[in-house]
Formats: sequence, structure tokens, C-alpha cells
Amino acid sequence: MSVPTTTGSLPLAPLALIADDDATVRTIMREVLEQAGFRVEEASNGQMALDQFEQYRPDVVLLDVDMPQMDGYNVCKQIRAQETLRATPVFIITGRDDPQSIQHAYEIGATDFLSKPIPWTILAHRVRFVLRASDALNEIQGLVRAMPDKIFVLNEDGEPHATADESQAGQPTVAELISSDAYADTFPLESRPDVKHKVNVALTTGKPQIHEHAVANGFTHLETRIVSRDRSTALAIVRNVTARKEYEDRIYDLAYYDQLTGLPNRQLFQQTLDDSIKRAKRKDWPFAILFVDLDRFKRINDTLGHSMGDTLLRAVADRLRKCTGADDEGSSVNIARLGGDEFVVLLGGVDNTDAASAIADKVVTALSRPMECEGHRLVVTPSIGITMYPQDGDSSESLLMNADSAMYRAKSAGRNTHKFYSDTMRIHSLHRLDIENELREAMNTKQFQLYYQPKVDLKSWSVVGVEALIRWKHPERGWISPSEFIPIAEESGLIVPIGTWVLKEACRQIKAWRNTALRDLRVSVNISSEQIYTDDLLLTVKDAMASNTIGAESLELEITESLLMRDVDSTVQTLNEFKELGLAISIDDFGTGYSSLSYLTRFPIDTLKIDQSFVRDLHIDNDDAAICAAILAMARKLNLNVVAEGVEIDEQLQFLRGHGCNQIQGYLFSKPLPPAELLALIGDNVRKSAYA
Ligand SMILES: Nc1nc2c(ncn2[C@@H]2O[C@@H]3COP(=O)(O)O[C@H]4[C@@H](O)[C@H](n5cnc6c(=O)[nH]c(N)nc65)O[C@@H]4COP(=O)(O)O[C@H]3[C@H]2O)c(=O)[nH]1
Repeated sequence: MSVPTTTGSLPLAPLALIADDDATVRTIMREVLEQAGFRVEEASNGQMALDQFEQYRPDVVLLDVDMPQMDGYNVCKQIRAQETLRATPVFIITGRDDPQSIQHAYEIGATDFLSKPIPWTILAHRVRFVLRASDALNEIQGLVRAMPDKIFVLNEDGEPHATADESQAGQPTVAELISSDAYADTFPLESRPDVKHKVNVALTTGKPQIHEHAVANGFTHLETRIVSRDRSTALAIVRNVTARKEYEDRIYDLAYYDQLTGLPNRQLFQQTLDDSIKRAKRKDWPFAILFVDLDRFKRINDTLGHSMGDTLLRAVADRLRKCTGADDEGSSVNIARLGGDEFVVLLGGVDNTDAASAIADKVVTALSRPMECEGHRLVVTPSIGITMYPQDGDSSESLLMNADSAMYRAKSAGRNTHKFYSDTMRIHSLHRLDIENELREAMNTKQFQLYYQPKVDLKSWSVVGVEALIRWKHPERGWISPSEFIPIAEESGLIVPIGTWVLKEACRQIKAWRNTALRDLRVSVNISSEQIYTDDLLLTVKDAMASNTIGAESLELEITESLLMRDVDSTVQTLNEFKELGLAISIDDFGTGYSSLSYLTRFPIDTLKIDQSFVRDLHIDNDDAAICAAILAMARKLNLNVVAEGVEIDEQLQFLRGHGCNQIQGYLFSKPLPPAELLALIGDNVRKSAYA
């Protein structure tokens, strides 16, 4: 209850209990206090005072010492004994103002004392002041009790401050409310030097300090705010922040770790790499980066499902950790998953390509061992690109980008291997430049030809179409494989004029076959992504068809699966335009791209061509066989024609036939042939009937 400061009526006026056996004293005291805004109850002896205290619960008590039945000291003692939560201010009014009496009054719990003769003029002020102080103290006590924090008063040594000298029985100080029992549990020995240091900083600067430490084997986290209390003591307010810490840890974990494998993610790796570069600059601490990409992982994900893909990625992460010794104590190897099937390994302290190469070999060996995943025996091989600091880049971006390029070189070199950035890129860029220049020359001097590879229907064993495949006969180098020059033509943009030539040449050939046995063959032409995204392609196709007067039924476009997924909406639109012309569309290299099956239904396609990498080993590799069977089953459901590419032997043929494949293309029937040889072949009845 607070003392009213205005005449406002809402708060009830504080109640004063006055106990004195002298009726005159009581009357004057009542008069003085009522005038000051108090309500007053009176008692004429000690027992009555106690009874009235219990009955009225006054806000302040004024007790004469000498009263019949029970003296004021005893009444005060009994009042204190009843109180647990708050202490009512009690004045002892005594005629004796010797130090012993005053000391005794405080010891039994009095808040203040007044000596007779009572100073009537200041009585009300005194009572009001004590009541206000007591209210304030009660409020603070309530706060301290309600707070979940532990509070300690610490001395300059950071140890619990003895509060005995401040003690006043009955009316505890704030410091006394503060337990120091738990000091030893709260501040284990190792935390105390820092606490002591921070107490001293708080005392000298007056600025609050924060100390954090863990207890209970690291399971509980405490945060202590240290604020100066007086010249030599500080309050240490200790809060259990375990929940917050766990939350922060979780957020950190989500932001910086890959949730699937538990490895650091791209962000954290970027920081590690930045730190390594700084360290390398300071201390001549070289390092190497291995950029690891899994070959054919997308296939597993798409065909066997994401859960299998996840299991596999976890297994890969484990193997990477083990074979590089990343988890060993003091290891300077850091591994991260950058996303998808891309992992990266930072080899601290590695300063030569031999050492980096040896570790990359270990990774290749470890990862290419078959893995047992949910009852399947899976093989994923890695392609690894390596950069060395500082020769292959001096920023994290360039080092990673160059390692990525080197990884692609490893893929082009047949996968399951590693390539260094410097060597591969230097050789590659020189070679690439030569080829690019020579391709321009080849266009002008008619060095290209088209060969045609038959597609054979598996039911009738007759040739139903051919794929046009470009051939380049270089005047000095001889035949150059399209796998070598097409990617360069694509990178340099030369694929657009080359592709236009292919389309025109194929249409010219269709026209030339009009009066031969090949008149009904549909010719398929490969279209690169760079071509499909040029505005002219539709026009080029229309022109080529019109100028040779050929119908749409004679032409088919083959586009790769990865192209399909690049920009789904615009690809769907472009393909629809070709469909409207009446052209057939097939998806080349199916199984190697990233298409989800649900997407396939969005595209206006007629045929899926199973990539030869699945066909090659289907008779010896269960996974490949399973993938081919799955593609065939799916195509049947989607009502799509299927051509298996690269069929070389009878076992492959039998498998494909048994699983409902429609057509095959491959050396088993024929290699790609120049037009004259194709004409001769189609008339060859022996070959025609061999597998019918
Ligand atoms: N081992 C083996 N290989 C077989 C077998 N049957 C066919 N092949 C080869 O497999 C490739 C099939 O063509 P692709 O997947 O479209 O792959 C083609 C295609 O992506 C690209 N390409 C070829 N001609 C053109 C073209 O005119 N334009 C564009 N954009 N790309 C082309 O170059 C790639 C390679 O062409 P090629 O070297 O002619 O290689 C051809 C073909 O000769 C077999 O039984 N065993």
C-alpha cells in the first residue's frame, strides 16, 4: 500500500495501528496521523495490539515499549514471526534512547524507533517516509522473488559478499534476499577468473558486463550480467539461457550445415575457405581444393527415388570423411556439401600436385566401391576437379569456380577420375582455340558431311528412320569426332550456322532419296540448346523443308533431355510450334538429364531415346537393367515410342525386346553410314532378316 500523495480518493488511505497504554498519547497520535491522511486503529496493551494486527493487517505499526500484558518488543517479535512475505514497518516508541535499547529494537525486527517525548511535528513525515521506503523495498523483494534469475552480490574478488553487517532482522535488505548458497554450483572454478575480471571492469567503468559459461557438462548455459552495486560490490544476475542457446545453435546449424549429411554447407565452407586464404597469405600455408561431383547420381535419384538418393549421399559423405581423415584429431581437412551431388574437400597444408593427386585417387577408390543402400547395390563414381592455392586462384570464388571447371574436364575425360585446373585448362583452352578457328574454316571449305544411322523397328526388324550425324574430315587431322567439336561449336556459338547447314543438308538428302528405297525414312536431326533458343530456328526449319519440298512426316528433331529442363515454359512453347508444323520430336540421351517424370507429360514429345550409357552394360549391371526397364515401363504408360541407343550385342537386344522397346539404334545393326552405303544396306536382305 502506498501513501496517498494527493487527495484523490481511489487508493485506500494507509492504516496505522498505534499501541500505547497512555490514552492521551494515543489521542494525539491519532489526531496527527489522521490529519496526514492515515486511517488509525488503537490498542491499549500488547495483547490487544497483536489481536488488532491480525484483524486489520495495518500498513504501519507504532508500539510503545512499556505496555501491560506484553511489551512492545514482544509484540514486534510476534508480528515478525507471523510474516513470511512482506515485512510491515514497525516503530518502537521508547523513553530510553540508550544504544542498547536501540540495538535491541532493531534486533527484534523493528524498522525504526522513536524516543519520547514524541516529536509530534515530524511524526507523520517520519511514518510516511518509512512506509514509502518499505513499499519500495517490498516491491523490489517481490520482483526479486518473481525473477527466474539467480542474483549474487559479489566482492572485488568475484566471490560472494558477506551481508551480515547489513542485516536487520525482520526487514531483509535486497542483498539478503539474494542467495549465495548456489555460488559454487553456478560458478565453477574455471569461470571465476573471468567473473572476477568483469566485476572489476564493472566497478571501475560503471558499465554492465556480460559473462557466459556452461555448467552441468555443457548441458546448461548461463549468462551473467554484472553491474556495479557500490564501490566494492557488484550484483551478478545469472540467467539460464539454455533454451535460447539451443535455439541459436539450431539456427546456426540450419544456416551453416547440410541437414542431410551433417557436413558444413556452402556458406560455412565459403567462410572456411576465406579464412584459409587469409591464413595462407599470412603464414605461407598452401592448400588444395577437390571439387567432387558424383557421376550419374541424378539417374539414381530419378529412377530409384529421392529417399535412395539421400541414403546414398549420406554414405558418400561418410566415405569422404573416412578416406580423407577429415574427422581425425588435428586434421586440416575440411569437407562440405555444396548442394545436390557436389562435395568439396579442402586439404590444408598440401602444397604439391602429387599429394593432392594421391588424396583424389583415394577418394575415387573409396567412392567407386559399391554401396549397399536399402537392399540395392549402387555404384557411383566421382569426377574430381582440383585447384591449388595460390596458383589456380587467389579468391574463394575463383578457386571454387576453377575447381568446378576442372571437374567438368574430369567428366569429359570419361568420369571416375580427377583433373587439375592448371593443366587441363591450359591444354583445353589451347586446343579449344585451334578447333574453334578450324571450325570456321571447315564451314567455308565444305569439310562437313552427314552420316546416317538406321533406327530399326523391333517387331518388323525393318529400318523405320535414320539419325543424321555430322562428320568432320579435317584436311590434316583427319576425322574429328563430333563429341570433340560439337561442345566447342556450342560454346563459341558456331553451332548455329553448323546446325543450319545440318538441317539444310538433311532436307536436301531427304529430297534426293525421294526416288529410292529410302523414300519413307524419317530423318532425325540433333538440335543444340543454343539453336533452339535462337528466334530463327523455326524459320530455318520451314525454309529447309520448303526449298526441298519435303513434308513434315520426313523430319524429326532430337533434343537432349537436359535442354528440356532448362527453361521449361519457353521450351514447351517452342516445341509446340514445331509440333504444329507436324514434326516429330524425340528426347535424346534420356536418363542422363534431370527431368522429373511428371514434367515429361508437359512436353509434346513422341519418342524417348534411352542413353547408350544405360544400354552399354544392361546385360551385366543390374542397376542399368533396372533403369532401362523402368524407362520402358514409364514410356508405355505415357504412350511414348522408345528407341534404345548404342545396342551392340544380342543380349542387349533380347532384354530390350523382352521389355517392350520399340526401336533400337546401334552397331548391332549398323554404324552411321554415308548415304550411298546406307542405300546399299537397306537393300541387303540378309542383314534385314538376321534378327527378325
Ligand atoms: N559406342 C557406340 N556408339 C554408338 C553406337 N550406335 C551409335 N553410336 C554413336 O552414338 C552417338 C549417338 O548420337 P547422339 O547421342 O545424338 O550424340 C551425338 C550428338 O550429341 C552430337 N552430334 C552429332 N551430330 C550432330 C549434329 O548434327 N548436330 C548436333 N547438335 N549434335 C550432333 O555428337 C554426339 C556424338 O556423335 P557420334 O560421334 O556420331 O556418335 C553417335 C553414334 O555414332 C553403338 O552401338 N555403340
